[in-house]
Amino acid sequence: MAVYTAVPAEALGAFLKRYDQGELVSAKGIAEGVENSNYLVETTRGRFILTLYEKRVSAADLPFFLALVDQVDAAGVPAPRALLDSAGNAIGTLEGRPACLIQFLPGVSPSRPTAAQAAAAGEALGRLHAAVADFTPTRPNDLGIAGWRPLLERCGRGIDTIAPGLFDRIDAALARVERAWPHALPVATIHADLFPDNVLMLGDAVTGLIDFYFACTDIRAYDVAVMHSAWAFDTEGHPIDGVGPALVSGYAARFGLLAEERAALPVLAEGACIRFMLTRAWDWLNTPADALVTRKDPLAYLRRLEWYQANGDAFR
Ligand SMILES: Nc1ncnc2c1ncn2[C@@H]1O[C@H](COP(=O)(O)OP(=O)(O)O)[C@@H](O)[C@H]1O
Ligand SMILES: N[C@@H](CCOP(=O)(O)O)C(=O)O
Repeated sequence: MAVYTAVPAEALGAFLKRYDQGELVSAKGIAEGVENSNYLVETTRGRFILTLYEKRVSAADLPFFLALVDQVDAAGVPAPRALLDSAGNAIGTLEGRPACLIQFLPGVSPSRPTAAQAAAAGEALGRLHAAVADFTPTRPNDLGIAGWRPLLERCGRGIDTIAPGLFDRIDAALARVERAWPHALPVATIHADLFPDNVLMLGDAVTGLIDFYFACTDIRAYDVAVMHSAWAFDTEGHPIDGVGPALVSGYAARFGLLAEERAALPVLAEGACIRFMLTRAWDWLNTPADALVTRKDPLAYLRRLEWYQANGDAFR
């Protein structure tokens, strides 16, 4: 459960009074997610998501994320907008944290995606990229390739408590990725975390893209690689039949994929594996004991990394 900040009913009731959205009926901490505190809130007017921004999300970046979601949703790709309070503000403060009241979107995240769902999700990423092609604000990717080595160093040799020799394995993989990184590929606004748990679906239809809090300006095809690394494998790290190719085809059919982007997908995917392994490892070693959160397994990404290293021709 991702609840780092407990919100007393009285404080939530007072917070809600700033919005014209009725009276508080119920509030429940949401089990999924690891970054922010999320509550499902019911009022006499409807159902909402309350998000309190924690750890990796800087309050200074919130206007970028909220403007991006507004543009994506306005373009017809369903994304949850933050509501404005009666003073016209989208960002408030609750229990000392920046907080937003957000539209609830229907749908559930696939736990083991099918090829048809992956195709629809890849197509949705293509629609997202089309929707933000003229989005002018920029945000550097602080969890991009330039940030991976400093993060590995911050984890330090303590990372070997997760698996013996892990530091050296990541170090070697990162050196290889740094040498081969395709810096010249087109750059755009990307989601950067479009895992299955950030895509809401009903059947094979995408009903919402959520969790834009790692969105940034970086290599566009890196978004495809992040998705591939998150969608195309089961929990043991074995590829799920047909899912990876369906995802890439869905994206390419909607947005297009340059030959040089496709050729770079293996190294971009290796980079994605390093990124998620490192942030998961950091969280594994540093999550507060009293946080209601299920830490994610860093080694799930070591297995994927090894798969990409051994199957560099998988995207041809
Ligand atoms: N706008 C929304 N509509 C419906 N459910 C949502 C919405 N936002 C978040 N959720 C639910 O809350 C969970 C955690 O949200 P998420 O944004 O992924 O958390 P985190 O910011 O910690 O990564 C999601 O997996 C989803 O179940
Ligand atoms: N998707 C990342 C970390 C963020 O997870 P989320 O569930 O909070 O979106 C991972 O799986 O490591």
